[in-house]
Amino acid sequence: MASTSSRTLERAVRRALQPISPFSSFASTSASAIPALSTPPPSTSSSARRVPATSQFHTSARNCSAWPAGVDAEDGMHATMSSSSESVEGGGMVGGSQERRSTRLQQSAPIDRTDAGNSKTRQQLEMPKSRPPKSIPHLMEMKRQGQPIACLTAYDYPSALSLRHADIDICLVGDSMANVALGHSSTQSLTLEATIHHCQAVYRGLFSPLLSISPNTPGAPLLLADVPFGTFQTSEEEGVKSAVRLLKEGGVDGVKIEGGAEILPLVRRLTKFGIPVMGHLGLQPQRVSSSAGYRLQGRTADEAYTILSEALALQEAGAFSIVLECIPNKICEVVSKALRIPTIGIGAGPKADGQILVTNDILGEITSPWHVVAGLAKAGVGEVPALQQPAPPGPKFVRNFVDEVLSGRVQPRSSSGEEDNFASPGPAAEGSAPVAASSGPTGIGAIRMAAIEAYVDAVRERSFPDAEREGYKIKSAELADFMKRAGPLLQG
Ligand SMILES: Nc1nc(=O)c2c([nH]1)NC[C@@H]1CN(c3ccc(C(=O)N[C@@H](CCC(=O)O)C(=O)O)cc3)CN21
Ligand SMILES: CC(C)C(=O)C(=O)O
Repeated sequence: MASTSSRTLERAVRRALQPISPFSSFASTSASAIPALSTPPPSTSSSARRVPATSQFHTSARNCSAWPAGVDAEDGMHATMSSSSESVEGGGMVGGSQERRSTRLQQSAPIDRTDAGNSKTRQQLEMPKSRPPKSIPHLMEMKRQGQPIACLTAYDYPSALSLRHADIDICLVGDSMANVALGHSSTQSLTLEATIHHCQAVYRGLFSPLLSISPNTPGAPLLLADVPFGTFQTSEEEGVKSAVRLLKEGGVDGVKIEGGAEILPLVRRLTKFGIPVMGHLGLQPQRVSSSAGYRLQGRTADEAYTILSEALALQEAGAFSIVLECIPNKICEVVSKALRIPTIGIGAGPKADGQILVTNDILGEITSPWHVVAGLAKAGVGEVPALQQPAPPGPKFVRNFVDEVLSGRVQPRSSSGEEDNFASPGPAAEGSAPVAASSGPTGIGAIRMAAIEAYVDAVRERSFPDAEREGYKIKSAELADFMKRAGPLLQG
């Protein structure tokens, strides 16, 4: 914990960040592989990224090796790229899937027309292939191979960049954004417009053209968004319209929808039209008003049976994955084994096929006024009457990965040399290269990147979550009753 003097804290930060060069994994081993930037990386330690063993399972349609020219202006890059018109059908956002991205590229931004007839374009000759984006078949294969799927939320550009850097598998523009980014007390307040607006910011981070500069940039995650409360309940048509807007205007690959039996017709309809749907069972924050607060779900045999049967029904309806929130470890384990599609757990124990947390939570961000009040009380600033009772603790399934990094409990992912990355870069000398490939973030940015990497690594090596401390139990009598009733469902 960071309850140390600022001097000790600074030393801890230095120690934790010393070996990290957040961009070192982007810098290729040979400077010539970075086409546009003139300054070679100072450290040429072979820090080639671990390629997930399943990376061959991407669908070729999503394997966009083309330089996504003109998608967005990015610093000095734009001039060297083409000037593309941003005209896109459906409201001005760039297309969603890699397929659409590359189609759009061909339509609107040929880099050099004189190459048009050549078998090898300038792109193919000079540009490195970027790593393939994560696809649904890729995630299915991860489940089959028992490789945990690492997921996080993002609501803005800097977090999206950090997630891409950490090689996250799924990036969710979750409606928890209502709480942690917009200050609402419930996710019910979130609008479709706000969700789209934030999806666009996240998209610009995940798919920034400059990221293609290195062949070592991790493949882009699957980008999903929650369909907000109130934008799919009134009719199937409205649900389809909302999902289509998230894809066309928000640029997402698919949608997540909270709910069980009542959403099956919508899930069937969307998946039939090729819109990927992730389900969400267990604790459903959009229903918080009718479920007496944020509480553990599936703690009785009855409740657990409903979760299992709804999970199977969602799979049958075409869902490609299901989030299981705040349910006992054992129930998550049974459901995960019963499904072909991957389960993504949050407060559901270590046996889910993947894990997700709210990024702000793993960074220890201030996400509640309680954090301010508690901070004042701790600092001994006058009377703080509200704190006669302690601030409500956060959910037990959250782990603060900034604490993990700063305490030295986890090791930074990449060691790249002796530079002290905590030192801020001095003012650029006149005439020096505008962007040095070596200048990674410092301060909060570096800590954020290190913490997100630590989370991804912990999920991949199964050191997160801890079954005991970060999971929930079910009474053995309820479990036995559940298993008896679940028997017939588990046969098929
Ligand atoms: N910052 C943040 N993180 C989240 O995970 C999150 C949000 N916001 N907003 C929307 C929902 C609400 N969530 C929550 C919030 C609190 C608990 C919680 O305090 N759970 C108790 C369980 C108590 C019980 O029933 O036994 C816990 O001790 O973990 C769980 C999920 C998850 N989602
Ligand atoms: C945490 C995930 C599962 C979520 O639903 C959200 O961010 O809203």
